[in-house]
Amino acid sequence: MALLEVKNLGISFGGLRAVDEVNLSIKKGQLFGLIGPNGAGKTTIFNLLTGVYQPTDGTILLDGVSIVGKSTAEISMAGIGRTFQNIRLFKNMSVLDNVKAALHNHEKYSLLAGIMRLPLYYSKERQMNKTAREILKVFDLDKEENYLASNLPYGKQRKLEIARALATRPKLLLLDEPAAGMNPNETAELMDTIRLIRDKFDITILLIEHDMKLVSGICEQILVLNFGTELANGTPEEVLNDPAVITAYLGE
Ligand SMILES: Nc1ncnc2c1ncn2[C@@H]1O[C@H](COP(=O)(O)OP(=O)(O)OP(=O)(O)O)[C@@H](O)[C@H]1O
Repeated sequence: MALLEVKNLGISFGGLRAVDEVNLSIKKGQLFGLIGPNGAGKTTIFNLLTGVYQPTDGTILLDGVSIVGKSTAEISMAGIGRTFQNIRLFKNMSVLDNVKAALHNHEKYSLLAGIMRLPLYYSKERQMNKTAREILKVFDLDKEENYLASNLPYGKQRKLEIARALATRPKLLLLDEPAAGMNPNETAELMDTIRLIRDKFDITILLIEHDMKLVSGICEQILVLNFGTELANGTPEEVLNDPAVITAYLGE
């Protein structure tokens, strides 16, 4: 069974059909790419998968269970984590606290335990510090744990965003243009990190990306969208050699 199974997904905004009859089947552990020209509907699909928008048509199953109609918080708890095109860190909080804030959302101890600083609170806090540091280490951000997020260079802020998404312990991680604004060295490093996350944490990844080198370098399967509909779906080689894709996407 696929981890994510999307059938005939659609949404309209007024008269605009932003996503139309999109199908997506992502296996556990797969690295899947979603590409297409500006305005093709890529971010809208992320918003549909995370409950920001509710589809007008279609079904979305995560691990065989429907997530249509659920809130963003419920979907996060169900196992879909995401990053955004524009970085959304807590800029005035430390690097460590940014990751801990994401962990907190998934931790369960009573408000009373927190306010009264009960022993349970301290043991959870200790555990959270340990987990947050382990995650930062994966991203090579452990030495900067006390820096303010806003003081990190851009490439590291992008990595911290992914670290925060990972802290919600997703089964499926959605990355919206993770390499946007990165230089070639940062992009190459990011590719290694994305592969590492998949391998080390056994996480399935769906990413939107304009950087073709990144997409074809790490994705096993790619869905190409154009005007909200599927243009092609296959391996990077199949998709990037598809004449319809070359015409629509590369403008040739
Ligand atoms: N909330 C909304 N209300 C109205 N139209 C919207 C809304 N969200 C997205 N759209 C429209 O839906 C279409 C798809 O937008 P979307 O942002 O998903 O494209 P995209 O493929 O992610 O583009 P880009 O690569 O530029 O980020 C666009 O025409 C956009 O203007």
